[in-house]
Amino acid sequence: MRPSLMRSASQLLRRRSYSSASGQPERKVAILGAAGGIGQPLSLLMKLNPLVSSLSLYDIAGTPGVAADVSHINSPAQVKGFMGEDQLGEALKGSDIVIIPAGVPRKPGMTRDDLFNINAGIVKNLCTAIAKYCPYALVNMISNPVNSTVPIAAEIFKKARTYDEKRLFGVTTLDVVRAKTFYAGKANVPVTDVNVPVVGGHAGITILPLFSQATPATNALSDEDIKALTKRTQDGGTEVVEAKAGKGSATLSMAYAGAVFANACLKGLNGVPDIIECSFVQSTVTELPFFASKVKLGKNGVEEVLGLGELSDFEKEGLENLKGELKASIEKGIKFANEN
Ligand SMILES: NC(=O)c1ccc[n+]([C@@H]2O[C@H](COP(=O)([O-])OP(=O)(O)OC[C@H]3O[C@@H](n4cnc5c(N)ncnc54)[C@H](O)[C@@H]3O)[C@@H](O)[C@H]2O)c1
Ligand SMILES: O=C(O)C[C@H](O)C(=O)O
Repeated sequence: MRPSLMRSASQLLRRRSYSSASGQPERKVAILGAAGGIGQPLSLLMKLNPLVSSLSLYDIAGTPGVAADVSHINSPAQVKGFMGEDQLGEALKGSDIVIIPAGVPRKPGMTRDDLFNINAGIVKNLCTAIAKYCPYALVNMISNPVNSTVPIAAEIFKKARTYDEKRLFGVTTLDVVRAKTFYAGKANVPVTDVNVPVVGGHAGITILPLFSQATPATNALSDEDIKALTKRTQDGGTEVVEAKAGKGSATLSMAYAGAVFANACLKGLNGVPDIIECSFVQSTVTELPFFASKVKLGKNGVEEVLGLGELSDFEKEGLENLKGELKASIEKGIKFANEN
């Protein structure tokens, strides 16, 4: 055989053996709010994920354009756009993972809780549809206030008798992404090597980065440095809201963080061992019913909610200080779901 033919035959074989060896299960991912500031770049990143075979893009407006655009990318995921409530069921059917970045973002001067009145209703309706059309999907909740929208989702699923605490996640990955970036900059270590757990919730002081457990460890940081890093991580969302000056909140870094978390869920579903990410989940780590901590992901979603490990005195104080606000936000979500 001519060398060029031999080369192309072996390339073909390699490609074939790669695709059959990959043997990944078919996975459908739905994004609700796919035409928004987070939704669009997140759709792009999920289209690039080789673990996704079907990508369902849903929004109340704008999805035909986003879906047509993303669908031209030469990656395996098949893309479909769905627009308006009468197409929501079709968008959701058969989904393994539903990612929810639907709802309004903050403007300068607002807290995440100021979004509650609009976003609580949106999340409630979307979760009612999830319970009906894809009750076994893992739900990745991005819509704010996460400290309340996750409890709302849990109550809606309980009412529909589909609730399984292993399948509901508040996405707090952006807090981890920020903590890693800020720590690497201050400790002068390569950012790609850094890990920092972030626990608690996803708003202001409820965001508690555990820099005492950061790796690679360093003794180059003073107590003042740790305090400043903690505050910057807690205020990371506000930093972006102010810089965007009325044009919304974090979208690109959030899309990245959402894609990281969804990829971890996909790997867990596919049986890849030792997948650990921080997430806001039903929890017994503290006395609060929901709490963000390290979570081991598996074939059914949450495999194990991991404990907090050893905390510094500063972190212990932060933990006690966050409980009141987090408890109130959780209770607000539960009350809304049961009264509306
Ligand atoms: N968890 C986090 O770390 C994190 C980070 C950033 C932003 N957020 C939150 O994510 C949400 C979205 O932010 P954004 O910047 O993408 O906002 P955006 O306004 O740019 O996009 C939101 C999208 O949701 C859509 N939408 C509204 N109602 C809907 C419904 N009923 N069904 C489906 N889609 C609907 C809108 O049409 C829009 O396309 C906000 O609540 C924001 O606070 C969370
Ligand atoms: O800050 C916001 O309102 C959006 C998001 O929760 C973030 O942390 O960037």
